[in-house]
Amino acid sequence: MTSKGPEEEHPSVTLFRQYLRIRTVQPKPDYGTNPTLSSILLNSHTDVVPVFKEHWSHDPFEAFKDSEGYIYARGAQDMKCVSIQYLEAVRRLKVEGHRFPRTIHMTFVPDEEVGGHQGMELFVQRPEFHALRAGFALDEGIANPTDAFTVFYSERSPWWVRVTSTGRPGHASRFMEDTAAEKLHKVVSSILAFREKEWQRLQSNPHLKEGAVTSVNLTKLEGGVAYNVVPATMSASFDFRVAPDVDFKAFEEQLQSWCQAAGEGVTLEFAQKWMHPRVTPTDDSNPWWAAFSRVCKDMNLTLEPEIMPAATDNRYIRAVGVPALGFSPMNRTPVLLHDHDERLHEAVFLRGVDIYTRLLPALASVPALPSDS
Ligand SMILES: CSCC[C@H](NC=O)C(=O)O
Ligand SMILES: [Zn+2]
Ligand SMILES: [Zn+2]
Repeated sequence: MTSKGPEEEHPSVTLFRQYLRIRTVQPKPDYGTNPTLSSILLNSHTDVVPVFKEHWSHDPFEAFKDSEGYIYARGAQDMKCVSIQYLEAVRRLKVEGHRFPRTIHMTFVPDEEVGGHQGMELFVQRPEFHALRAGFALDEGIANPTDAFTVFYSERSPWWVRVTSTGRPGHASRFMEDTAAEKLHKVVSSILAFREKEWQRLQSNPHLKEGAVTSVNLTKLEGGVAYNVVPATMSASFDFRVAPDVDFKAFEEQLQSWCQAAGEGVTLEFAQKWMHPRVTPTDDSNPWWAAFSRVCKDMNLTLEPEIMPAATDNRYIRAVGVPALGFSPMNRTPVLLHDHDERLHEAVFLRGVDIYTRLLPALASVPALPSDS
């Protein structure tokens, strides 16, 4: 069987031959040009949140592109765009024959949208993760409707709290005292008053961004069996997002004291309680930041550094000591993650590939650091 000329070669065969040319020979496999240096980790999650199909203009899993160039799909912003941008940037750099001192790893992980407990939370504890020797990581950010790009250097900590109130049951025609409902109402009022205070603090200070204050929402109310039976138990569930500068011990004591102040038999339990907030420095003391921000400056990109209001896998990466930024290069894009009609313009997507194509060489060429040895 004769082989075809290179111009006719099947792309899979070309890819196979490129891979064979990389000298990954043990005991010193050539993963990067200087494997003694720590690596760059490009992380993305592969799962997406559910859809309410009836609220979408197009099938959310068809990736319909309209006449203007907007691509509609669940995951268009969060965060399948970024996964492909990483791959395309790395592909471009490989095709152009670039080599860098630091190895670039890409991880595509499951379960971020449900907390990463079966995904990144476990992975960072595995020997396979430590073998990557990550010195710096990139993970997801959020779109920015203006000309600027948001970059996240920390995250709020999710605390999911269920308050359970117990009290006297009885006939609902009577003026019962010490009921579960009235004590639960007191706790709900205390927590919603705190919410209002944080909201006002955010509103009144233009320098504060959403991630810098603590948010809370009442997300579930449970209890009761019949209109005319006063229940012995009722509960309320809250999704707190605690700002990284909060004194966690004092905050937990505050929650406990709101429960105690409501009366006897009011307790709280945590369904989720992240206790390891980390801040990746955004000044030139951090060489990774210096490289990242330098490229953005050279490309005339305006950066808005912020604290991520939600929780991403970056919290696990930072917690094991790897500095990390949350960055999804989407400017001039409405924030539609988890929303109906999530979409991304193809030009923004392609510009993102250009941005990573500039960022990765800079990050993978950061000179040896004390932490590398
Ligand atoms: C707190 S675990 C759930 C993680 C989820 N992450 C993305 O939306 C979030 O609600 O922030
Ligand atoms: Zn995401
Ligand atoms: Zn998400």
